[in-house]
Amino acid sequence: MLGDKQDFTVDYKGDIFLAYEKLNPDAVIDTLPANYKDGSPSLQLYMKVLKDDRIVITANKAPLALAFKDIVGKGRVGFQATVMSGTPSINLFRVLPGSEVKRIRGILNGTTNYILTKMYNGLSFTEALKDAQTLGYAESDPTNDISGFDAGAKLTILANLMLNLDITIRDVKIEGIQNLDSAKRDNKKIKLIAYADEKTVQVRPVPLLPEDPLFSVDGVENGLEISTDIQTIVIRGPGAGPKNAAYGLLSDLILMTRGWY
Ligand SMILES: NC(=O)C1=CN([C@@H]2O[C@H](COP(=O)(O)OP(=O)(O)OC[C@H]3O[C@@H](n4cnc5c(N)ncnc54)[C@H](OP(=O)(O)O)[C@@H]3O)[C@@H](O)[C@H]2O)C=CC1
Ligand SMILES: N[C@@H](CCO)C(=O)O
Repeated sequence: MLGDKQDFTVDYKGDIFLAYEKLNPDAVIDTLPANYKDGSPSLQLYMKVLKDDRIVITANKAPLALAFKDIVGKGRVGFQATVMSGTPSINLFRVLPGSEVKRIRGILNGTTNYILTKMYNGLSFTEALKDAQTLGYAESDPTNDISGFDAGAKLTILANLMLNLDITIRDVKIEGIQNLDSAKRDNKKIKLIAYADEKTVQVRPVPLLPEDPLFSVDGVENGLEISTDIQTIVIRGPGAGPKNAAYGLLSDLILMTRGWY
């Protein structure tokens, strides 16, 4: 939390509401683990912070995947770090005014893409997951990555923002990579693909041909194809990692100080 009354000698005993009250910050930056049961304690804190007309910047997907419309549009909320970390996805959309997004399709989870790439190159699932955890890509509970839930949360955020759907993660059809014993099928690479249009919102493993723009998005990279009524844009870049997540948060903070939103 940022404010003029910072006192790092005080132990708030993990009580973020007490910390908010005592520090009296201008902005709250949330890096808590995702709680998909009810978004607590972050969701409740955002409501208070926004009611107080202060800033929320978050890397935590759960509150937005559970209650997007209750949070975004209710005040100043930066959430670039929730989707593709520091690679502009949310903030890219801010510079695409006047176009109508028809479809989004992407690789949105760094951990599973890292695992699938390693499996494609002959490493075992277990070894690859261990590496992804050591490198700081995986969630505190990596089941959220493997099951496709993390990608589903990111897709929920994108679908609400870019397609203007009114959905929560519970509306997303999700299949993860837990049942895959190979990441290869003939000349195709299996990737965990998140897809949304007006009617379909789903995450599932899909075999991609070499000519697909997402075929060569490997390792911790993420890729996103945004099809609008004007053009199709494809972006790619690191989707996870402490430095990239921190940059996503910092980019929101800088843009806010420049009055972008
Ligand atoms: N790592 C990445 O690549 C990215 C992560 N994110 C998101 O950022 C968030 C943080 O990720 P990451 O840093 O990897 O996660 P970690 O699990 O490494 O860190 C979470 C931190 O939150 C602390 N914490 C947990 N519960 C509480 C609580 N109730 N009150 C105060 N502090 C608490 C933990 O403290 P303690 O260790 O003492 O329990 C820990 O320091 C997650 O929501 C993740 O999805 C987003 C983009 C990329
Ligand atoms: N666990 C997430 C972190 C980035 O949101 C991932 O691997 O993509």
